[in-house]
Amino acid sequence: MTNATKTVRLEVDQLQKIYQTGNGTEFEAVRSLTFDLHDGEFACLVGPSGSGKTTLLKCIAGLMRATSGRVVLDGQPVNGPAKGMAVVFQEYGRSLFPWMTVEANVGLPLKSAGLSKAERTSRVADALADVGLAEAGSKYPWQLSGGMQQRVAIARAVASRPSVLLMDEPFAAVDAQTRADLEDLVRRIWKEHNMTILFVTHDIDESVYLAERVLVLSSSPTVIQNDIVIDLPQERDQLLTRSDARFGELRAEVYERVQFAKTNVTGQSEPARLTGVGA
Ligand SMILES: Nc1ncnc2c1ncn2[C@@H]1O[C@H](COP(=O)(O)OP(=O)(O)OP(=O)(O)O)[C@@H](O)[C@H]1O
Repeated sequence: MTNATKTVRLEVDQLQKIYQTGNGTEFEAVRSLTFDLHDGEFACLVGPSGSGKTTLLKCIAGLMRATSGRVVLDGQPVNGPAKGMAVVFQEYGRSLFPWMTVEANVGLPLKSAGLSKAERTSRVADALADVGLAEAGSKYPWQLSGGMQQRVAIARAVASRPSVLLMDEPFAAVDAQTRADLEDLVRRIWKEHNMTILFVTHDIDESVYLAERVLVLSSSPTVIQNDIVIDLPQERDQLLTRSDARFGELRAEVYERVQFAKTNVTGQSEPARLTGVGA
């Protein structure tokens, strides 16, 4: 099925964010930013440091008010934290409650959503099994490694069965081996649950490995500079995919676009040698 025939899950329409800075001046972080996410898409957002990735994600999640423009989830405008969206942040240590067991942490949003105890118990067990932590429900977050804590945060997000899952550099704070395992875990969960995911990362290799589509942000004021299709086979493997010649080409393509974004003033057109793919 092509994107044209798939349901639009998330619409970001002409989004603008202007920060009021302390000395009475303004800073336009995001400008007229527009894109759609379709049902079942896995898209990564990359861009230079300070390009507005976190700002954009917070506005999409309804955690920060945009200055203008709109975010629409399943046809409904987002004006605050939306029921159909879950977010996984980088700082797992601060997103889990240390005084609650793993089960209680994963079940908390379900309790807030008013689900029955039986339904909560079943969803929590399924989500913990999904992330390979079926035996860890009665433990406390501080008894787990960093990678395990991030798996608990992923389980909590998956348990609420969100329409769109937002992830803000979720693996930036874990070691390389754990990171590779978590990347494969997220792709497996994405496929098994036919989820729609928007994943922010500063790591170009990670974006190409994970996504079906990479959105490259310009420098501030940020717009979508490029929309690149990742035409790698669906089955990904840390060794085989990363040594595939096409992976190398796509990584070079995204890298060049991000380099261009670092030096470019918004609105300037790209040099011809960069305009062959995506855009
Ligand atoms: N509260 C704020 N007030 C003023 N400016 C801000 C505020 N928060 C962020 N900014 C500015 O907005 C721009 C975008 O910041 P943001 O943190 O969204 O970028 P980012 O792409 O996530 O950065 P990084 O890659 O370093 O994590 C930056 O120039 C930043 O300095």
